[in-house]
Amino acid sequence: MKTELTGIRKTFGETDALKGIDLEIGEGEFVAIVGPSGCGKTTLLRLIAGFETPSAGEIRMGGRTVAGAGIAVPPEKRDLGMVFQSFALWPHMTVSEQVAFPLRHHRFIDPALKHDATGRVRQMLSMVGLAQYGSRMPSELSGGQKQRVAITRALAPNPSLLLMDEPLSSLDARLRLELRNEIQTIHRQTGTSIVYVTHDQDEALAMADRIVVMNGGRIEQAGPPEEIYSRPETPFVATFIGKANLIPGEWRDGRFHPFGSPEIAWAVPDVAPAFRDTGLCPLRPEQLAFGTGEGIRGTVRNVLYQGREIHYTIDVGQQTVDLVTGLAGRLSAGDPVVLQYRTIPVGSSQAMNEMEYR
Ligand SMILES: Nc1ncnc2c1ncn2[C@@H]1O[C@H](COP(=O)(O)OP(=O)(O)OP(=O)(O)O)[C@@H](O)[C@H]1O
Repeated sequence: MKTELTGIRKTFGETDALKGIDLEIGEGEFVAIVGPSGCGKTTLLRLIAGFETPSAGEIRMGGRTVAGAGIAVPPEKRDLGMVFQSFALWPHMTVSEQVAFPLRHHRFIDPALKHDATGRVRQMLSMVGLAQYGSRMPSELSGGQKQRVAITRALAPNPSLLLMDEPLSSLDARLRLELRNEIQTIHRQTGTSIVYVTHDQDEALAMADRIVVMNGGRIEQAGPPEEIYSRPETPFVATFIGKANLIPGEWRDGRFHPFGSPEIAWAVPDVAPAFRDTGLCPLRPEQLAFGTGEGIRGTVRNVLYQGREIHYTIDVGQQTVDLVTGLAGRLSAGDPVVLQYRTIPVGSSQAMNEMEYR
């Protein structure tokens, strides 16, 4: 089912929470919505769900208008499932009863699923590795298991669209990684469209087909993870998704002169106009390397050993620059260095393999 949002605005009193959102979520697509606190992510999700009505604009699902133009279809008639940050399980029901509940009580369920609710519950629980837990109460489950039940419950009625609002943020780091994999597997198996709100950019990069970066009630950039990472369109996107150095300098004849130095000219391809027009060059930490000869002179401020790589912070005049290298030729705080631009595709495996002291 395709979901289309056109010209969506939402005002709460004096607050313009959403200032004109145009977004299409394709059938089976996994869209991650990211952005800083207060940018409107949850409001957008609640509008798609039907808990709020837009102040202007229209939402269409499967070609049918569900919000706007005087229409407000309630959440239970929108063919969608929802999973929130808090597990929101009913304390008095067993795991099986939680998953069976929407199958038995929602009005718009495929009759085949309703007819064999017990079989559907069993199938869904085994998909998330909880086949043996059907008779447990929520209080007898770990956080990860509770969230698996919440996801299973949302998916049991086979909704066309699954809305997830920070579903993993209350879990510890290891469980988050595990459930990330599981959500991706479920997405592949069910083909349900997913809109996934997170403030965790790694989660968005790892899981989504498309990332929508929001800022101040607007979409700042939307695209596949690789595009958002390797070709950010604005300084906000460059620094919000992954680390980026915004190096000041001058663009002349398609080349960048960092810190205005005429003798250093970097041929950095594919930099968006928002940077060129303001004399900036966005460079990921892996796009810089230590070298000899011409380059930016700086001093190592901080060294962070990370197992497979080393993260350096370098003082360059009043600015600090982040750089990541392989393990060879480890430097120490206070060492003088020369920084050079590395002409490798951003974020590529080649970039990671070739990170060596030059
Ligand atoms: N019911 C409401 N009444 C008044 N203002 C609201 C309401 N809901 C949201 N807002 C305001 O709308 C803006 C967007 O809020 P929203 O919760 O959508 O942001 P968010 O991006 O989800 O933030 P977070 O990451 O902190 O959850 C904020 O300024 C918020 O204070």
